[in-house]
Amino acid sequence: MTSILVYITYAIVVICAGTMGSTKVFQRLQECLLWIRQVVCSFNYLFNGADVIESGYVKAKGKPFIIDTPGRKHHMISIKSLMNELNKVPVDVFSLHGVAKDFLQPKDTMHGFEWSNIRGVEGTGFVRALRHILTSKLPDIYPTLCSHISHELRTELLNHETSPGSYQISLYDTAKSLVAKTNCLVFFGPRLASDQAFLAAAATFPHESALAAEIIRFMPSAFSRWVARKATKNYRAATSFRAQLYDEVSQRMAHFRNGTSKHAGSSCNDGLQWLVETSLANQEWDVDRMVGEVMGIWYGSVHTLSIAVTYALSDLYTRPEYIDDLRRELASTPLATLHAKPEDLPCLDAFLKESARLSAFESTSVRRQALKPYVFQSGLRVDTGDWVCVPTRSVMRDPDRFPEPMKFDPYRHRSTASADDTGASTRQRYFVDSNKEGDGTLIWGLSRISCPGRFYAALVMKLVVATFVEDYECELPQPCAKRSYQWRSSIIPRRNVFLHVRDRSNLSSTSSI
Ligand code: HEM
Repeated sequence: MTSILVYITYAIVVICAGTMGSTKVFQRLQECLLWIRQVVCSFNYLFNGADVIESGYVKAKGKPFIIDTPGRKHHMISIKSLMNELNKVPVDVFSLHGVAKDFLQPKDTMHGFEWSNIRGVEGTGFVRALRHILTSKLPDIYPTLCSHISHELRTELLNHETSPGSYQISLYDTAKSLVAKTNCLVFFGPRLASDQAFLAAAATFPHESALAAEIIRFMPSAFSRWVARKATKNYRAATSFRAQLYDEVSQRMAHFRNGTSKHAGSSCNDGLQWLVETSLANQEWDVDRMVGEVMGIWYGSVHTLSIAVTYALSDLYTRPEYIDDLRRELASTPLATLHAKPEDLPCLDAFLKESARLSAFESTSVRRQALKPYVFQSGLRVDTGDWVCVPTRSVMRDPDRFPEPMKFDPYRHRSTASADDTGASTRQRYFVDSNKEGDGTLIWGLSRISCPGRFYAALVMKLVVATFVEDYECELPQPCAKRSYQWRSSIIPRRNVFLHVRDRSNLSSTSSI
């Protein structure tokens, strides 16, 4: 509609200018209208980004296309050759950190913390440590994680009891709280996880920072910082979270350097401690740097995982036909007997993978900011400051890649009993599988930069969904109601999507909600 209006005005101006016979006026007006069109498109992107990208993808038929966003161009690429080239371009040309800095505005939201634009100089060691920790330590923490999630979910429900054994919860708020508490225990240990002031600051920090970063990106710089401060009460959550983290990290680093960390007791057997030990063994970081890196990871891990859990539960209760299969699987393989392996609970694994494919909450991934101009072999030119992105959500809904893409079918990821073309039997594509070549799903990114937290994220999602399925009977009162809204390229859950929950132990085998 807005584009049509712009084109009509454009036509009128062309006619008027033609009648006046003035080429200069005509050129000025033409430039002005092109600028207005760009501004209108950019604003349209803010509120309908996912739809704008989807329609661009469909029109482009595999070719690169441009999305105008406020302040910068996004070049969308989706064919394998371009994705593979993007993946191989040196890190001083395309930057993941440039994108992260734009999203998070760490200079303001994280007390002046600055990542280097060029990822991989020293940060890679930290990511490698994180990947190692969030994979190899999972079997050790699995029993704790299992009982913690069950206990915290119970507490959350009891806070929203409507009658004995019945509860009504906001899906998104519950997921946020559950994920923040779980991540807090795993990252910072039981002492800090039970400190209510720390937990409250840690849980609020990601949302507070996201709000402030949006204000800073969106409003004119003359007063954006002032508004961001007002909106976040002078970055109250970030300041408190950072101060407590700073003390904790200082102590742990000092213990590590003095060789006394092993005497600090069981409270130090957590993600922060493992990161301090593995990272400091390889590089000399000061406390500020360590705290900044941990805050950055905390932000990403809480935000993404809360949304993924919300959509997994909402997919489950809009498609209750899968619940019997999941219950059968859990009855034959109780959670307590598992060891946090990717192949655990294959039915649930396939369900989560399908949920992540069809309910992807980010329309783009593999986002890189150009630190200098670059021309792809195909001739695609990207200027400094522009972004290159893969329109992941559209790619994962493309009929050429996924037959009947809009059909929610977890079994498309399951192993087939028959042999494939080569005669070898095909194995299930697990939820945590990374994508090396640009085929299949792009849930965790692509090749060189695949999410290091995916084993942990997938495990938490399995445990949350399994706990709901095993212990509760649930109903989404309005399964067809709108469950999300768009902001830029994200699809964010609405807080007013509620789930009715009842204890299974209170229900007779024949009763229903
Ligand atoms: C369902 C939840 C999650 C999803 C869908 C997800 C997805 C992704 C994707 C797509 C990327 C690649 C970004 C790109 O190339 O542009 C990524 C990177 C990353 N993720 Fe996740 N993630 C999730 C949870 C987590 C968690 C829980 C953690 C930490 C505990 C984490 C830590 C990271 C880090 C540190 C990177 C950057 C890796 C690097 O620099 O090489 N993520 N994630």
